[in-house]
Amino acid sequence: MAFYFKEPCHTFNEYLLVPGYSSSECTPDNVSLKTPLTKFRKGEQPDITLNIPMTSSIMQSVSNDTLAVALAKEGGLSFIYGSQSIEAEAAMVGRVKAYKAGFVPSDSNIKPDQTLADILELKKKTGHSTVAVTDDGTGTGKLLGVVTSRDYRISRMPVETQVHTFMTPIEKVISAPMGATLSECNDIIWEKKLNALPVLDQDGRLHYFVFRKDYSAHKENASELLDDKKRYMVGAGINTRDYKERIPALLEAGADVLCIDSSEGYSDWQKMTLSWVREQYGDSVKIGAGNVVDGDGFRFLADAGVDFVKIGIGGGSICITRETKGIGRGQATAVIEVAQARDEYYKETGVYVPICSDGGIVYDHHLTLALAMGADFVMLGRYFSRFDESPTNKVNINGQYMKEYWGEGSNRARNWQRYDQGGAKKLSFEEGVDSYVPYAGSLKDNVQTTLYKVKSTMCNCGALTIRELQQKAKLTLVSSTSIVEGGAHDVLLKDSVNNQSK
Ligand SMILES: NC(=O)C1=CN([C@@H]2O[C@H](COP(=O)(O)OP(=O)(O)OC[C@H]3O[C@@H](n4cnc5c(N)ncnc54)[C@H](O)[C@@H]3O)[C@@H](O)[C@H]2O)C=CC1
Ligand SMILES: O=c1[nH]c(=O)c2[nH+]cn([C@@H]3O[C@H](COP(=O)(O)O)[C@@H](O)[C@H]3O)c2[nH]1
Ligand SMILES: [K+]
Repeated sequence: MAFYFKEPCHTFNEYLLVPGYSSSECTPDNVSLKTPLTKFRKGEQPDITLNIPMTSSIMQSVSNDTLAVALAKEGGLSFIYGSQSIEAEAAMVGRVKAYKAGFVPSDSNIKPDQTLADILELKKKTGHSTVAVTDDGTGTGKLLGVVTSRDYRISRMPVETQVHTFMTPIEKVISAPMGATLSECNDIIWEKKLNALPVLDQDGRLHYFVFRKDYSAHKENASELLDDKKRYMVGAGINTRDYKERIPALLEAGADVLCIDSSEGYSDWQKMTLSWVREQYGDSVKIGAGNVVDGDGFRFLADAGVDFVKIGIGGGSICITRETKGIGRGQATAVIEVAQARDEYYKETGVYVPICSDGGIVYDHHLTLALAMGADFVMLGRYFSRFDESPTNKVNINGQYMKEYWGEGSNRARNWQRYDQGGAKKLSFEEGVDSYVPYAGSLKDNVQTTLYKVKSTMCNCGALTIRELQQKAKLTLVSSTSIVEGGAHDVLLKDSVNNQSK
């Protein structure tokens, strides 16, 4: 006979935290959100600790190098998406590791025999007014000159005018050599009253620009997630097929941690992949796996040598796995049960294997609930897809700005294999949708607001650390009528009244 779970499963929305005693020391400023990413033995420290409990989803529409840098600056970690060629993924990882705050690779570049019309076109495309003139028209070619809006007057010059006739030629361009520090570059910028300073190697090839306006934005952030060489940390998604080729390339590019990306982690494929990693690299390579939704799945992966376990099937905003395949479990119940299994495993073996709640975080307080239920950190897709730094297009729909967001199980995401080396796999049915999400501005502002809310709720529960929250939290299921009570009710919202009268 089939096994039946005794209780129905629940989602985050069905739970509330009941406040505990808060001492006067319990203020948001005193809260630490540091949390383990990788497994550790009792009494030891994990090799990787996150400064905030947030990671970004292994998805094309979420985690590229730009988002990874922005999130590492705040203390979290991105997992670069694996649904692209090995070379392309390794290149993204490489760009995060090579990133130097304040040193910007040039994205507006042109050849000297191109025209003013091309400059105007480029400016429209990139929105940037500093254009590098290089021998090959790329951002890494030999620098021949620079064009800014001070170099041309549209009203006085025919658009056919060639760039080399009006650019500031290299002889007159002030530059810095490779190896100059950000503060040295800023000194030159101030002394010579420049807006942009190109950084060149010995052969005169362009590597970066340093811009005057960026200076204040690049002051150090205390919670940045850095490796021992002060580079931003980054993770990378892998699959259970081409791992023998993909993993070496990702490690070579500098990936700090890997994660097997799949809807279902309780499988021989994942065990084989984990065993291969341990045989090849011992414990020096850090690797997470998933996804699971019960204690059995957790134990299977823990025994197979995983560094962390990811939880969640079908709860994501773009997921339709529960509808198409009928598998999954309410995310809150899944987290609670896996957390119990994690604690039992720790008691038995003395090894603490961190767990990640992946998908289904809709409101900021869901993050706090996930942590209170035992998650060590969370993974978010929709949340990050709304920001400037996500890789997708920002579009205007009926006067409102939106960003695109699509699932890894959607046709749109899986199409890459047709054009790449991933092997032509025909998609028999979709497990994800292609969607829009409301544009929400910069990652930094949003993450800081979210975490301030998390910290103040932790204070309500009398917890100054995530571990303390997990131990002290008092959680209650709510009835459907008390969910109604929790929203604004029995009042007419001014916004809706005003909109109706328009
Ligand atoms: N968290 C969630 O609820 C869900 C997530 N997704 C996302 O969609 C993407 C694709 O997920 P999946 O379809 O689960 O990918 P997957 O690659 O893990 O599995 C696809 C199929 O290939 C099989 N397979 C795996 N390794 C194999 C090997 N070495 N040889 C032969 N067969 C093998 C699996 O058993 C499965 O039937 C991922 O990014 C995943 O995160 C998709 C659905 C649900
Ligand atoms: O059923 C699915 N079909 C898909 O196409 C798909 N793509 C991503 N994911 C999973 O959803 C998580 C992101 O969820 P949120 O947008 O709710 O943060 C991600 O982190 C994944 O775990 C998918 N699940
Ligand atoms: K869903």
